[in-house]
Amino acid sequence: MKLGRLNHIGVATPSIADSIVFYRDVMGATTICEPFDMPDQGVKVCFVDTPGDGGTNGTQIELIEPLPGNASIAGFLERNPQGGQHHMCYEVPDIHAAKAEFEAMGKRVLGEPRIGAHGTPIFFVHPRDMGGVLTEIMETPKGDH
Ligand SMILES: CC[C@H](C(=O)O)C(=O)SCCNC(=O)CCNC(=O)[C@H](O)C(C)(C)COP(=O)(O)OP(=O)(O)OC[C@H]1O[C@@H](n2cnc3c(N)ncnc32)[C@H](O)[C@@H]1OP(=O)(O)O
Ligand SMILES: [Co+2]
Repeated sequence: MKLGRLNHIGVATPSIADSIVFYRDVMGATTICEPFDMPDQGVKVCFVDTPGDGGTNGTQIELIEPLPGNASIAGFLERNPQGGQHHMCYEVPDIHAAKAEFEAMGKRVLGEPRIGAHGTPIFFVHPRDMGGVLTEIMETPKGDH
């Protein structure tokens, strides 16, 4: 595996609206996208940009709030009612090659690649196989290579 760009840090929250106020007023975030629902993934999503070197090439905080009926984040929020750091997402050039590599290393890939919040294929690797970190792997958007 070749470590790729940290695309985002997933942060689960019981309320994206409250988290937006926090990232704007406490953290001074200036670029916060309009929240949007991803019903097939059972989440409401909102990206908060973080500046990188010279204000560009930063990463993002991906705020995720469970939509009614979502089990996975609801379970996390039962254990962590205030929310918290949920997953880390790294980019790869080829999602299928990456999936085969993780499986060859005996890591539990959770489900088949599906379209994530950036519109490219993603999959997750079980936290128990990743040092306790739920890890999302995302194919780099075309043109971003
Ligand atoms: C819209 C897509 C968007 C994007 O970026 O494109 C997203 O990122 S959506 C993010 C939400 N979707 C997912 O997280 C899908 C993958 N997650 C899962 O399949 C589950 O959350 C799973 C299997 C990781 C955990 O399932 P569950 O919450 O039901 O808890 P379990 O009791 O089964 O947990 C087993 C074990 O793992 C520990 N755990 C659970 N969640 C996390 C976490 N976020 N980070 C670290 N560890 C986690 C949990 O404590 C259990 O530990 P154990 O010691 O075995 O008790
Ligand atoms: Co994510």
